Amino acid sequence: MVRLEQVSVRHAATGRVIVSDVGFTLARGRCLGIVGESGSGKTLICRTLLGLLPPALAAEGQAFFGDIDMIRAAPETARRLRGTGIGTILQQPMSAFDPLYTLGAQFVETFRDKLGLSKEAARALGREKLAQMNLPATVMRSYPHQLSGGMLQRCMIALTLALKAKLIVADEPTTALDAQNQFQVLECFRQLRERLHVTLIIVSHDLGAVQMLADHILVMEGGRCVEAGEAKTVFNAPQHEYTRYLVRTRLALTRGFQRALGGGHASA
Ligand SMILES: Nc1ncnc2c1ncn2[C@@H]1O[C@H](COP(=O)(O)OP(=O)(O)OP(=O)(O)O)[C@@H](O)[C@H]1O
Repeated sequence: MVRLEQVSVRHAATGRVIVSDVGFTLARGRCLGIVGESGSGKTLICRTLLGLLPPALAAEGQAFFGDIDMIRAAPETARRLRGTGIGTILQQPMSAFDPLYTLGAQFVETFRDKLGLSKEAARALGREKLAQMNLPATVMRSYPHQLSGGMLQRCMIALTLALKAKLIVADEPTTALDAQNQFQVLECFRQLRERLHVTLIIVSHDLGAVQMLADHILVMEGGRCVEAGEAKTVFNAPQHEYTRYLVRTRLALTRGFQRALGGGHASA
């Protein structure tokens, strides 16, 4: 479903290479976790695939979603695919919705526009998708500020599902959330994968989140992919020093967390 080949991103004016020679393939229903330090190029890889690079940057190589190379796709084609084929979940759920309108009004408007549904059918679809995300129908009457960040993230996921996204690109979807909301959002992603076989790319610096979902891992450092492979292999036998560091820190964090909870045995 997704195939990136030798993708590089340059600063158009200076020619400076920011992301260098990244490639991966992702089959339908699988999940890729992209991890790495801040500024390592994780977001730019996603933006290349979404056809959404900032104007100052230019991509080379190939970034296929199905048979469409998003690097060369016409802006209208890329926009259409972002509306339906590819869903995006961003770090700040509040910014995804208009604070002046209820979630229901925004769902209905989007479904009428993108799916050509009547008002009633759009409402019914909204309620159905919210229920799939374990959210009550009353959310339709709520304004964004009345919901927690985790609930808003789940609303975003509900929206992308209703638009029949085949691929969901989630960039740090849990970073801005507290622990309980983080867990609920990750659980929703997990259920999506199991029940609906949605293909997922999750970007995170939280190895725990990635470990819960990903089949494959891509480790980025300084704009380069330093390690890639099956999640189990990367976690259990990391080859690159930077990946070892990430895994060690993750283990230390988990142990600290369990000690804080008064738990006995630590495991990652
Ligand atoms: N519009 C832009 N113009 C110039 N450089 C940019 C632009 N956008 C991003 N960059 C640079 O590209 C590099 C990679 O950025 P990117 O946002 O992909 O990192 P990231 O790994 O997603 O980081 P984070 O985890 O902090 O989101 C950074 O050094 C950043 O400064």
